[in-house]
Amino acid sequence: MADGDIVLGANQYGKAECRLVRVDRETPVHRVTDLTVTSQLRGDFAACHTEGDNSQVVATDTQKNTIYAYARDGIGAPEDFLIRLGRHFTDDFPWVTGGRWAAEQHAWDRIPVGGAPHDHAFARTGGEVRRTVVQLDGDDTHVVSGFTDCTVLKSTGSEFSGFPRDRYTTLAETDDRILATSVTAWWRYTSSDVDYDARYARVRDLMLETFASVHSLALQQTIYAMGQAVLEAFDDIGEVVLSCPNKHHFLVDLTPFDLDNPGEVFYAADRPYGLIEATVQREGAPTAPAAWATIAGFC
Ligand SMILES: O=c1[nH]c(=O)c2[nH]c(=O)[nH]c2[nH]1
Repeated sequence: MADGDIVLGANQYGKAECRLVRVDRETPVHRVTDLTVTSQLRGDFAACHTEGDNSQVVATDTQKNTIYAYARDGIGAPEDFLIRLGRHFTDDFPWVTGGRWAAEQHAWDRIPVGGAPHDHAFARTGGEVRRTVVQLDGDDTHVVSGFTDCTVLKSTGSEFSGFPRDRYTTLAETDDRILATSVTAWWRYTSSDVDYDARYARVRDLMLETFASVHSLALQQTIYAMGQAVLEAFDDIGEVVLSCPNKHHFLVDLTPFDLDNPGEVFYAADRPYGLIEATVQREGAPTAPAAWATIAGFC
């Protein structure tokens, strides 16, 4: 027998994954911004859920249209675009107290023609996606940015040894292995006075430089170093969260063919994979669980 009244709990709604491409064409050298944008509103929508009263429901179709209309004025950094969008909804509809706006940015590179990058022809490269999630809650603004599916590999400079051995341990210790992963990284800004485009590029590059230059004793050590480098470089980043599959590369035994294999031929396994995740943060600094609450898949 249930006790107590049934009431509406946390809710949000909006239009998911609006595909938006904007071409900046002020000069013959065009610029393409390719985003997938999700808008979700939070606030007082109880009457709609309990009574079907839509008088406060800003239609998801309207949210979609607003995304495209706002893009007419230019997009700029996705973080800035989402903050503008969010403020529009919270300023213009008094019962909208906040929300969540997310963007994925798909990169296009100019096609080189005759050795020069083309003005208006582009190729979609790599699987890496820049992402950002902006949440407004009353006067609070949370901006969490990052990237996913950035696949990196070191062909040496990685070892793994010293781990405990029990009756189930078969893994050999190694002082030279391939280290490969697909980096998912997110970081939380603690200031809103940020050049988000420039900062994104620097954080991403710093993470990859660290991956490349740290001699790895474990993927755990590598991802900690990546987060640490970012926090040391940028005061206005509060936390870094990394999720990295260990894409195992197993040395193939070529002895049945009377061949040696001095670290040259590998079987690239796709599963299972080690999954190494960590948050790197500043000791004693406030964390912001609400900023991370809607980013899936982290410890
Ligand atoms: O960098 C690694 N970390 C681990 O925790 C681990 N476990 C394992 O089997 N291989 C590896 N590699």
